[in-house]
Amino acid sequence: MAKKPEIVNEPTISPYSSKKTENAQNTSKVIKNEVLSTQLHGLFGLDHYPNYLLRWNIADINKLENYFHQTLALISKQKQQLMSIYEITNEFKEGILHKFDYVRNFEKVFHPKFLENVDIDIKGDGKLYCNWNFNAISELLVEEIEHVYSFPLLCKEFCEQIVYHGKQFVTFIQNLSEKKEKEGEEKEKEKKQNTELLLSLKRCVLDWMSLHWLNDLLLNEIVNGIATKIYQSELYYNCKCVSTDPSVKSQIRKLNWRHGYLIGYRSKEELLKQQQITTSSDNLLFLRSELIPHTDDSEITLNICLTKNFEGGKLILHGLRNNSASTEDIYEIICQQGYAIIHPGRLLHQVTPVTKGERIMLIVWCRDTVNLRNQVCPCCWINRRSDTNCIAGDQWN
Ligand SMILES: O=C(O)CCC(=O)C(=O)O
Ligand SMILES: [Fe+2]
Repeated sequence: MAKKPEIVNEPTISPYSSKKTENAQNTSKVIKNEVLSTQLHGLFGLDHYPNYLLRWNIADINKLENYFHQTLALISKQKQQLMSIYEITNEFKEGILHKFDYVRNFEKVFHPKFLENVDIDIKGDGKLYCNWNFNAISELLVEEIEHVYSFPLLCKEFCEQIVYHGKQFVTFIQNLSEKKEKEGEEKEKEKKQNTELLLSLKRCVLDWMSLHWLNDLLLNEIVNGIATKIYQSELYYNCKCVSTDPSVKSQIRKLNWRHGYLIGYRSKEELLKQQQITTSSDNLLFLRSELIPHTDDSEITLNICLTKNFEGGKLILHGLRNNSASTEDIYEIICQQGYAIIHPGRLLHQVTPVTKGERIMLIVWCRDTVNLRNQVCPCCWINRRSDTNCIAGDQWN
């Protein structure tokens, strides 16, 4: 006898609600995936086919509309938070690098070995360009393991200036958060909430510290200079959904999105002491002693070590995700002040516990939202898949 189909009631929990019971969490995960997949399919269909939604039924269109309303509300909320963060951080004037004229003073930025090997041009447009010719790449870059290179980048004095600037920044934020909000003043309350949000992020974002210029310099002249020469295969990404059209492949790809920040480490013992004594106001730069294995939200990551004389805090590399042959391998890098490591974001990596001293790194995640992510279907990108089972087919059709 045929089995009666089970009737499953549709759960009604909002995917974005933060108040979920434990039992609701799994269900909510399923719904969240459904929200995402419905939105992706909706967007894709609307973009590709005329009158696409005429194929849907009204209930599903209502669902799609509702999901986008929720997402739009989330976008607006986070944009508002970011704007308030800028309002707060624009008042930060104590740092020393806001208006640094790096074009005229580039010798004070780069490592002497970098300057020996990379020609720097200041063109008629007043901008600085690094010439990554064959000699520069082969003389400067050391291949640590496949896909990972190290090289001297910033001089010692400049590293120290960035650290000083970062410490001034967190002190500024900390002082703000300690200021008592004036009773009943909505604006003050909001400012206080956003200062707390800033503190909870555990990262000092370069743009918020008025170091946009450094973020841009590192993306345009360092990461792109190197990536276009040595990461061609990484930028096409080994996914069956990437176009096989040779004219697409021959385009030179440039990464166009960057997220640069400082991340600081101290030993567990120091962190404990830090919690008890609140007088040292640069504490906020040091909120961790290690970092668990992860991959980055980036195509290519640049990681520059700004401090010296710390112990522990080795960068451990496990190999590329989706490459079963290499995930077991472990390679250790001892980070040196002024030296950068460049690696694909999908390389699994972690940081071992710092046991002594201060370890502060400048990290830049770089992405390509124009070329690569335009070629990879969202489901493959999000799931980092490289197999042939993509529901969108071999090509993102
Ligand atoms: O601190 C480091 O060396 C690595 C930091 C890192 O992997 C990250 O911020 O994504
Ligand atoms: Fe990372």
